Amino acid sequence: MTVDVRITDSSLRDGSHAKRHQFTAEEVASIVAALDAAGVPVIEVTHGDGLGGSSFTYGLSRTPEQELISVAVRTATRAKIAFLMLPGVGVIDDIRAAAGNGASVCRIATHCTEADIAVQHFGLARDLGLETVGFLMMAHSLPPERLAEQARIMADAGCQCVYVVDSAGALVLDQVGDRVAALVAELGDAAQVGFHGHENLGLGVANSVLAYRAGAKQIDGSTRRFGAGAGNTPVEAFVGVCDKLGIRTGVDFFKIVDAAEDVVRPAMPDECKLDRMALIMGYAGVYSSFLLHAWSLAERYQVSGAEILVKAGERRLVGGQEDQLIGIARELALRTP
Ligand SMILES: CC[C@H](O)CC(=O)C(=O)O
Ligand SMILES: [Mn+2]
Repeated sequence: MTVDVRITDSSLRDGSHAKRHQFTAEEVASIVAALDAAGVPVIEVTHGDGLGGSSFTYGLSRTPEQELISVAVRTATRAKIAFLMLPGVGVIDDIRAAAGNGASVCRIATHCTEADIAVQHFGLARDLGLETVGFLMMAHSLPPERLAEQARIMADAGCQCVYVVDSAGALVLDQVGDRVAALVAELGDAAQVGFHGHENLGLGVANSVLAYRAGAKQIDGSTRRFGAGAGNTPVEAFVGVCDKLGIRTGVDFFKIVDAAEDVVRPAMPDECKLDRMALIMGYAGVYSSFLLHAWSLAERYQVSGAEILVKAGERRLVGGQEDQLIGIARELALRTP
């Protein structure tokens, strides 16, 4: 079927943050089956922090992610299974293992100023016959033209679609459109452009529509917003909005609405909420996956989780610097009489 925009569902990867990486094989099988039946074309399955993310720092997985990838590949009848990896968290052999287990879309994520650390990973992925996607994370922290330079590095390395990744849910409307347009102008036919949104300021769907209008060909979301922070662009709402705007996604609205309610929600520990902590993350530009780390530290050190996040925003922490949240919590505790 011809589509105008290709949706990737990230519930089983970004949602892993919200579930503290506790997915079971049964949950993955039932969610993949429901999304696949609804016509979702790409489903991402990995530890929240990507291949190799299962660790004391990021959170230990309940089930090895390569096992979850295998289950997803065996379950899907039409959907492609994607995986994410952050160079340095995972290693190159993890990509080989995921490819060996049948995943077909390799997504490599770097902080938005560090695209060059992904060069060998795109090369290997293309050699293995995988489709390649690049993630420029924390995209709010670079202006459009500088983000486009980083996208060019990824495309030259063999990346077929570079994503503007709004990791903090901090981008607002035209700020998404401007960044996507800059990448489209820079990359031309060399690579597509995608957008990955978070709901921390409540703009996931609107931002995704503006990304599409600026030329994005791939959009991420998570069914029932099952993702870090306030979650991702809700796939079911985005599909409904696209139907009304005449944008073809190939996803059946009624089937994805049922999947959200009957299959995905039961696997979620809680709704992904647009509450104080999530709003502060969007406002202060904090990495969405810091949310549960900040919660735990606030409890352990008896300090305000909101203050931890504000300080993380001031220090412009990037993904991978989760341990610096501990330092912030300790400083706040020392200051508390
Ligand atoms: C740790 C990887 C991160 O969760 C990727 C992502 O989804 C984002 O930056 O939003
Ligand atoms: Mn995300």
